[in-house]
Amino acid sequence: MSAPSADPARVDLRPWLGQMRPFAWLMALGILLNLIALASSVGLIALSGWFLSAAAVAGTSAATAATFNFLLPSAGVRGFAITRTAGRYGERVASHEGTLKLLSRLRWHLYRAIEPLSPTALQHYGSSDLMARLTADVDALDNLYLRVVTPSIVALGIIVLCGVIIGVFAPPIGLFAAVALAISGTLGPWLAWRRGHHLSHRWQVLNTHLRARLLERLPALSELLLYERWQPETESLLKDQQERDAHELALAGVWGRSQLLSQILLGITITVVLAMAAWWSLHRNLSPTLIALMGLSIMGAFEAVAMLPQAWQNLGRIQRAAGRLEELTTRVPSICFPAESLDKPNDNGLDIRELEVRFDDGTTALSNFSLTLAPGEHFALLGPSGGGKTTLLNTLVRFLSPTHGRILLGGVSIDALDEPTLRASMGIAPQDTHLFVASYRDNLKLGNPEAGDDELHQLLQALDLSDWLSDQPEGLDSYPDEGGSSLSGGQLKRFGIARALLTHAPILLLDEPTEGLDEQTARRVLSTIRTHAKGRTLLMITHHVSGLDQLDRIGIMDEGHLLEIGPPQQLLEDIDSRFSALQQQIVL
Ligand SMILES: Nc1ncnc2c1ncn2[C@@H]1O[C@H](COP(=O)(O)OP(=O)(O)OP(=O)(O)O)[C@@H](O)[C@H]1O
Repeated sequence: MSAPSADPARVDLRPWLGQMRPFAWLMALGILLNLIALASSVGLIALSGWFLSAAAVAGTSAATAATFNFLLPSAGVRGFAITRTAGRYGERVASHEGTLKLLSRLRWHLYRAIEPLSPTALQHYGSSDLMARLTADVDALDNLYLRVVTPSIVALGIIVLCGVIIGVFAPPIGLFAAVALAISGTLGPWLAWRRGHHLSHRWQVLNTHLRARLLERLPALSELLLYERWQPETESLLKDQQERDAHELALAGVWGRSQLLSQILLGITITVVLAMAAWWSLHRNLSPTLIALMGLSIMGAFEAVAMLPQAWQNLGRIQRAAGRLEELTTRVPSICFPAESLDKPNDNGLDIRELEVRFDDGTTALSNFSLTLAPGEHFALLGPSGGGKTTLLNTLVRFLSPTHGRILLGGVSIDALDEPTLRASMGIAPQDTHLFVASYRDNLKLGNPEAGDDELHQLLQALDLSDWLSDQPEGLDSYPDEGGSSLSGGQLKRFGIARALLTHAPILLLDEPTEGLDEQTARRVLSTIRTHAKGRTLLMITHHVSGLDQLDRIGIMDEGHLLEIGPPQQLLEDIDSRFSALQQQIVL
């Protein structure tokens, strides 16, 4: 479920602007070059206007035509054309370089903030919501420089420049032109912002919701088809899409009207400036050839001013994205690791003392759970579904924090170990094995990059995976389908076990390693695990009873408690034990 997002009106964009600091020079260069390109544009159109008018006036008599200097203005026109093209090119290079650098910094900042949040804390968001934040929201923020900061500064610069160009010849007209341009560029967007920012906020909520729903449903396509739910789901998604599109249409209307208002104001500004210039030319000593220069300067400047509505429109989206990202980056990790281990474990024994784990919704998954595993002991934990076994593994690896009790590894509390030490201490095969988009070799070597091909082949053979491997077109260099969908459940499980066994971790935690395997394969896999776990402490969660007589001890848990513990033979000899009852059920 997605977390509530901050009100966009109250989002402080300054910290995000601060992310641009390392590339401030590049961004300033981009703005400067953009300013040069647009100033050249204004210069080009103004000078051309003046040149044509002046040439026409000069052509009215032979004397003026002979003395008129054609060369200097035409060189100026050519010069502006060159600086405009070069400025535009340089601006694109600098601003894109700056934008890409900013994008990578934003991603780095975000990953750094979410990395300490354990997978259980991130579950709160849901994968599709998290994906939307990491992609669409970061992209939106990335626009802050390119689509908001740059156009705003450049428009301001061009308005001032236009005022100065006109003001040099007639100061009051220059002042009027600058003020009128500023109003033309900002009044419409401001009104649209006031009317449209709630609409824009709602659009973003609907868009995110739609994306999340779509991303959630696509992987479940086969289930939806099999249960004939695809049609109703499609209709419901289409309804959501129509609602979002209706908001988009309304928004487009608001911004369209804002642009129309800006265009009308520009038309009025040009008309008034031309009228003022004509009056100035009649009553003061302003050359009539400058009238066209003034009108055309404003038209040239409007190229920059016309970017403002878009910039304001983007600002709303950016603020909302910033709010959603801020909510993620300011989340305090519930589990913190010390920068350095405060002590070193003496051995690979585990001592779990009076552990209690309670979830936010009040479910108590573990209660007063104590278990001591001697160094090198091989232990299996059995119990009905929902008994708390996986919660125990998640607490051991510190994905969850206990509400009470402690866990000692080799006599040292796991809270006192830094993250690399804790991770290197435990090799884990979780309930679901994830395969990355990488070769099978790289997937296997995740926990031990030093492992050689011979070792991989031997282990895969011992886990009954050599036939499967020989079917792969490029052996270990082959790539799995996304998430490992080209492997059967049992193959995927054994792949996860191989990955854990390849590590040199002194403790192995395996969650249901024989699930989905036939009796014979399960026994073989268990024997391989035992061989590779020699000297290591093994804690294995299982629902399979067969083969457990090879282990040192077993425990049975339910409702968060350890109900029974002992060596398998001893428990089997006790006909009243739960383990004997489980074994009986299998035999019968
Ligand atoms: N994130 C969570 N929020 C709330 N309750 C949870 C959460 N995860 C697990 N639980 C609850 O905690 C209890 C123990 O769950 P856990 O997954 O540890 O059981 P399990 O013994 O591993 O089950 P299984 O054998 O089916 O995997 C269950 O009642 C479960 O519903």
